[in-house]
Amino acid sequence: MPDLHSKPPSAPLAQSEAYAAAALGIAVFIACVIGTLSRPVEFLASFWPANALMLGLLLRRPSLGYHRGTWLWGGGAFVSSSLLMGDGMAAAFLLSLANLAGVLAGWVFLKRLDRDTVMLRGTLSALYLLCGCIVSSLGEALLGGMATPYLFGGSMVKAIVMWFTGALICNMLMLPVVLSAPSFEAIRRARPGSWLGYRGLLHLLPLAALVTSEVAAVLLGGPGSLVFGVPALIWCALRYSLFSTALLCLAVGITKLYTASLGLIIYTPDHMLDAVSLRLGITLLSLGPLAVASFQAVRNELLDKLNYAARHDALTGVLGRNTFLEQCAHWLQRLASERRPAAVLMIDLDNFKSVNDTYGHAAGDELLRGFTRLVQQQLGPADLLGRMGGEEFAVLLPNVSHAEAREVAERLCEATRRELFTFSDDLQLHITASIGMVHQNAPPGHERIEQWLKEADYALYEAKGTGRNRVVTRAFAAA
Ligand SMILES: Nc1nc2c(ncn2[C@@H]2O[C@H](COP(=O)(O)OP(=O)(O)OP(=O)(O)O)[C@@H](O)[C@H]2O)c(=O)[nH]1
Repeated sequence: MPDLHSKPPSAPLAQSEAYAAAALGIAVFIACVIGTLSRPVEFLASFWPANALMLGLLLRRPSLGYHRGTWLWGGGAFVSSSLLMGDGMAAAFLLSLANLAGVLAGWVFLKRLDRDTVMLRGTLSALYLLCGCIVSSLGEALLGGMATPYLFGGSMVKAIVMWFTGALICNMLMLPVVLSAPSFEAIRRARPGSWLGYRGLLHLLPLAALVTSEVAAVLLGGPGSLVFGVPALIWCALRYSLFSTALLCLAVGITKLYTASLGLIIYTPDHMLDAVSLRLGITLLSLGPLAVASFQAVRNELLDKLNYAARHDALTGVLGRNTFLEQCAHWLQRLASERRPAAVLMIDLDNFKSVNDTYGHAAGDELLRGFTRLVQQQLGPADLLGRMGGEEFAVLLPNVSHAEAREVAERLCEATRRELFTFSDDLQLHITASIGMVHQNAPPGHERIEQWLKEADYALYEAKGTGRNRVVTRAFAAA
């Protein structure tokens, strides 16, 4: 059993763990019912997603595995669904024990790996996943296989082999889906892309290729038909998300199991070796696309991070100079075409050098971060904030009148003056900022953002020269 002696969680945490354990139990119960309903049409068609679902949920939320309630809920779900579906007491108990043993074995093996690898965000994730599925399936097969002759008669070795391959294919097809499924938060934040037009059609091509290959596999049959879909699946892995690829692998695997059970391809369920071979074939077939998809996911994540780092200031997280200029240029063009007003502010902290000199560079950094947060709180969602270098920031306020822009600038100045910046070592200090502002009611659109900044810089220079801690506005002197 898992190590249940970890530090006890706090009360609200323990309650949320208890709810999560209950939710897991309900999900496993539903998966058990679905699994039982998929039982033989033919033996080969059976698909048991519950164990992989439970294992995946434990891996997604690592603390759950250390919660006693999780195993009670999971075990309860296995036993109750088994009884509900008409199994006897002994069968329900022994089969549930086998299921739990498989989940536990897979969990003990996979939880030791680093999180990225387990969550299919590592270059070797697919191989480790296969190893974890093998361990889990062995744990399940050894107990289940030993119980089978007692419950249903027949050879123990045959039962272990059939159980192992059945568990392996279910784990290998289901686990990636559970591990890569987007969280509720990610779904809420997702911006759906358009499926219309030429780009939408292009996006559908890998899926169309996959469907075509699978139809061809059913129509032509034969042993080679097992791999007809591989190129299309790899294409899907290159074009779609990891989750979509995992779903497609699951769909292809289930289709192949189902068509085999209907006898449309030559495997027959009466022959154990054919069934074992088919299951192993489908298991390994999904390995390639999953490896490609997780490699792609790692690459895309790295590219996103690189892209973010290139566009944002490392210290404060606001836009870097170049990106700010780029986005401002775009905005100003748009505002000019719509004959709408805009303002640019240049903000500079006063006597910032003395902060560095007196309290050290780290305190200066902390102050810059705190100041940035303060400015962000004062700005609206459409306003752009960028760090131009050192302790100098720029803001674009689109679609504001002169009075409104002046009000924002004054508010920033006031908020900075009032704020007591607090640092970790109980150091607190006040600071002020000077702001230069330039505004245009109807920007003509031909002037460059650099001109706006130059004008705002002149105003800032004047603010510094006339005592700091103030806003100076300046009329735009068109070139
Ligand atoms: N801690 C920290 N200091 C920085 C950073 N970038 C620039 N600086 C410092 O910011 C200071 C800017 O000094 P000055 O240009 O003299 O400006 P100031 O002291 O604010 O004086 P005024 O602008 O005239 O009010 C310099 O000491 C720089 O080393 C940074 O990222 N972190």
